[in-house]
Amino acid sequence: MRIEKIVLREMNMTMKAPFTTSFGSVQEKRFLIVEVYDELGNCGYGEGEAFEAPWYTEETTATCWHIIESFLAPILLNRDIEHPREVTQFFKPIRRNMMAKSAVECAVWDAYAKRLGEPLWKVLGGTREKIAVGVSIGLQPTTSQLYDKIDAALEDGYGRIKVKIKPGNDVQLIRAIRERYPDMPLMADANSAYTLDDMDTLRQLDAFHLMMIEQPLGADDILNHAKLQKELTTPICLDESIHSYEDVVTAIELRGCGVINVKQARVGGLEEVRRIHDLCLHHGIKVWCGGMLESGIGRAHAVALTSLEGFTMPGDTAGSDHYWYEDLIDPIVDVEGGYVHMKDAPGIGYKVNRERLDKYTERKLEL
Ligand SMILES: O=C(O)CCC(=O)C1=CC=C[C@@H](O)[C@@H]1C(=O)O
Ligand SMILES: [Mg+2]
Repeated sequence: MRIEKIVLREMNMTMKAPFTTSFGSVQEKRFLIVEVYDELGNCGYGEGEAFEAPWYTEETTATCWHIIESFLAPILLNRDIEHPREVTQFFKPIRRNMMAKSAVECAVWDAYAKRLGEPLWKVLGGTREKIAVGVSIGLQPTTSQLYDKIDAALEDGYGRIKVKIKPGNDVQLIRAIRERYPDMPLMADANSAYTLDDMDTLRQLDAFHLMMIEQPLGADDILNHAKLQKELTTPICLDESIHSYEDVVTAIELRGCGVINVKQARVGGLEEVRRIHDLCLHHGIKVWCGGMLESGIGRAHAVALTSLEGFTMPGDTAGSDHYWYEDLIDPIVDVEGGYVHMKDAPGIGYKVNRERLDKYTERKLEL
């Protein structure tokens, strides 16, 4: 397969409601879509999932555009590729910039699967056709608004609820949720808002049989997560700390977590997720698929990944209508009774609606 053209688009879409975490709020989502064309005219799509500001990882929409235009596209253009797994190796000389790499790598996988006439999930080695899905609920202005969101999610069939916590909005909040929903599969995500000085607070969270506590401490701090994990019975789940297979090796060696939230965008693409998935399976570490409030294109890649045998926990791959009035794909990623079903169509399995793609494109570059 020869990559003959790459198109880069900057998109701007507004979410139905703001999504608030310990580090900020997003409603207008500015992100990238990458189109990769092979010599037969197959087009693969990938999503640049970084946010506009560097508060989740160091990357932004603007840095991703720069890295793709100036460094990644030139590596791939007019290059013969046997298999998409090679892309990770081609990109090795470029340090980090995982979200930029992932956008392009995902597009190559989609084009490759379309070329084979196979659904991406099968090309990735997935086996499960029906996947349980959870939902992530941002911080709400009041607890009763949070209850409304939880009720709506449970009514839609979501099988696991993730809520956001931050200092001052933690133990009491989780206690209140637990009293109202005693048996609901529940987890809390702190997005790095705590330090070991908050040990007392974090210890108190152990009382609420949470499935896990996600990323309580600093993004660059696997060592202190290991110290914390020793003090807690609730498994720690790492999100922002994991950028690569090597980070997972470190976390496992240090016993820094019991669970990994993996996102293709954060680790540089689908091949790296697959390696991490295999490693976790080998070591008995649970792994599940997170989300980046992405459009249907990025979501479709995440959904394909969750068909791999180790993704047994519900991920953050909520349906398109949870966030968007309209999506870039047809049909939308649809969650029925808490499950998403794999599609049989080639590639990501969803058709990109070109009219809507153009409607939300604010900048376009053909390389
Ligand atoms: O995409 C989804 O549905 C889940 C979104 C979600 O929880 C997150 C997306 C991006 C950054 C964070 O705020 C958060 C996370 O930490 O997982
Ligand atoms: Mg998280």
